[in-house]
Amino acid sequence: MIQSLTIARPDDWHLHLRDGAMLTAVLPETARHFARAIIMPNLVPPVVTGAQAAAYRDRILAALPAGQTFEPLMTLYLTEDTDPADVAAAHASGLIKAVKLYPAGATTNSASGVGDFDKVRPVLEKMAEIGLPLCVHGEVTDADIDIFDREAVFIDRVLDPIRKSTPGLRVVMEHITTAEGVDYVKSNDHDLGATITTHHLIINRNHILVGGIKPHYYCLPVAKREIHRLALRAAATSGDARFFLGTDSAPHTDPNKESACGCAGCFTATNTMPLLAHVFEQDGALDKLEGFASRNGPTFYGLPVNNETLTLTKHAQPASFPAKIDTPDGPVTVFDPGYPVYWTAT
Ligand SMILES: NC(=O)N[C@@H](CC(=O)O)C(=O)O
Ligand SMILES: [Zn+2]
Ligand SMILES: [Zn+2]
Repeated sequence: MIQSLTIARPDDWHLHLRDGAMLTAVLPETARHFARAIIMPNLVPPVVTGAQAAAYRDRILAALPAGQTFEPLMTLYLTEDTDPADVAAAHASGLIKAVKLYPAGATTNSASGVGDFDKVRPVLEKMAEIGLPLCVHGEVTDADIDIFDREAVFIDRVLDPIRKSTPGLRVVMEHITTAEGVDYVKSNDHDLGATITTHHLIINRNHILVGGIKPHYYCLPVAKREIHRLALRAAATSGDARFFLGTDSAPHTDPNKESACGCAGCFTATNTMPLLAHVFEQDGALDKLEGFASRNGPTFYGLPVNNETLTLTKHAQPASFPAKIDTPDGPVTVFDPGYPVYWTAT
């Protein structure tokens, strides 16, 4: 039995750091284990221009505690008014590594997202030309589409048409939650990858709803049936380089989660790597963890794999993780898988 595993230092290809006091509180949780992360731009107001991304990057680096190293990989929030030239300049300077598409109204802070996809066609064509990836929150927002079907419908109605009409556009399907998402990625050899979160490998929709509603398991896209969780597990642990880790760690304070209208998002930055060691060990795939967390993402983004390492150690006794991270805005509950985890990461 493996008791210790050293892997190239992982990166998080989908992370919410927020801003201000929350940024300062949550950044060390990620920087402790991860070398780099793709930083989501859904601030209020959103990070739309290159200048805004540069300023946000400076705030992130200023919030980094002495002694920690971390490289934020910036993104721009795609709006119907986004200027292709600004996107191209931000990419050429090395500032941004992707552009993020939120369908308007799909998730937290997505009001400035895209409603009319024809309006962003010039940006998408420019991105295809310069090889800049589009990260996609893949859910339709139509009121008549059941929330559990919104990812699968998005693939058919929006994503596949966009990809067919924009040859060469490189796309990351963010936080996939369905077997349809897994199958769509597998059916495409070029220009398509997907991130998978830690929590979607652990919970299905029963965990949210059975025995009382669990607001800290509510995120978007919402966790689906068990067959979908199993499809995600199979994809993540398969070694297929098109699938890589994007935690979607998304802090909201407890009052905002434990509410009559609770916010979507699970905060997993603190214990993601120990949880993944547990998951991959359960599936007899510890040898695939480095690919999923540390190698496949850099390969997709054309970046080097980190030289530093992270060591995962299995203990005889369950590891203890903080239940909450204290922030000046209020406590943020750390994702609890609901079972003991024997792994730690250093
Ligand atoms: N995943 C979530 O449930 N929430 C994210 C937004 C997102 O990634 O869709 C957030 O910003 O809180
Ligand atoms: Zn999202
Ligand atoms: Zn997210």
